[in-house]
Amino acid sequence: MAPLPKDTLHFSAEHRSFLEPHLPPKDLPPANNSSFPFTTVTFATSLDSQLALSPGAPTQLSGPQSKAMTHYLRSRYDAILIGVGTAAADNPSLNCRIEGVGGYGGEGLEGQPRPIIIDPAARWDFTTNHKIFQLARNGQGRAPYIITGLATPPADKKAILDEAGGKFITLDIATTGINDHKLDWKVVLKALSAEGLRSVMIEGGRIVINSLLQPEYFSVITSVIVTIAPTWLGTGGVVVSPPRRFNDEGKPMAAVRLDHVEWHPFGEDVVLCGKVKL
Ligand SMILES: NC(=O)C1=CN([C@@H]2O[C@H](COP(=O)(O)OP(=O)(O)OC[C@H]3O[C@@H](n4cnc5c(N)ncnc54)[C@H](O)[C@@H]3O)[C@@H](O)[C@H]2O)C=CC1
Ligand SMILES: Nc1nc(O)c(N)c(N[C@@H]2O[C@H](COP(=O)(O)O)[C@@H](O)[C@H]2O)n1
Repeated sequence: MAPLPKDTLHFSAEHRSFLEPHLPPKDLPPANNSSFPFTTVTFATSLDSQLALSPGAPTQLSGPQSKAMTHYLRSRYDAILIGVGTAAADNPSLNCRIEGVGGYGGEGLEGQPRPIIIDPAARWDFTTNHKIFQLARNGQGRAPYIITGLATPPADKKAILDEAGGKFITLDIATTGINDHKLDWKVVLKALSAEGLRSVMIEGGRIVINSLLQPEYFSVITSVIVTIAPTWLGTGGVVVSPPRRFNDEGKPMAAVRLDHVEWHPFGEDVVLCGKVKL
């Protein structure tokens, strides 16, 4: 057997059972054009609800155990979704590095999620040297699907995607103005189902999560899994804080609350699992 890559991760069976009620069942039926995928919002946050020190500064929040947990999660989903802000800032791998998945001791690309990048105006300036394409070439990950609003995405980028086995998916989503974050998540999620993707973990960043944690999308979020790291990043970071809601009398109320909540310590971090309270 070929030696495992040096960055292979391990995650114990004992911890897997804690997560099971919050993960897609192993026998999920095939996706179809009218279904929504099993959708989990999952990210790592600081004690001051921040994802990173600044939008351009990749910030390691998860410790080794919760990082391994995130990679185990990646093995359990058909797709992993981020916004273009994260793709541009982090040059992420978006693969799964748990022992036993494809490229890490397993067959083919088994257990490798499909990366999905939300990029309405096709502004992600990638080349074949970006990690995600190197991993796809090495058989250690899948090439991305990029969701855009452009009917004709740039030909040079399309060629890179085609060669790697990825593609642009054009949807009827707003592309006007960098601050217009009105994309309809139900349209995006249905498009993933139409691609045969039965489950998706949504990792971030801030704009993705804050736009998704709004009442019109509560019914399509199946579970939430948040890693909380014991650190305050301080002012000026990338904050998760969905828009404030108001009750019938116009008084402020909580934006989102979770129920069916469970907590689990992983090393110095704690992982919170729950469902959005409808
Ligand atoms: N700690 C963690 O678990 C994670 C941290 N991050 C961090 O988050 C930061 C990036 O966050 P952001 O700058 O907020 O970028 P982002 O990843 O949320 O992408 C934002 C861009 O995606 C598109 N987009 C996303 N949602 C949209 C919507 N509802 N409607 C229309 N377009 C939409 C837009 O083009 C927007 O400019 C990075 O620093 C990254 O390291 C990202 C993921 C996970
Ligand atoms: N779970 C988690 N913990 C952190 O501390 C993080 N910074 C992130 N970030 C997310 O993971 C991506 C980078 O990891 P890979 O290169 O794909 O292994 C990054 O882009 C964020 O989506 N996550």
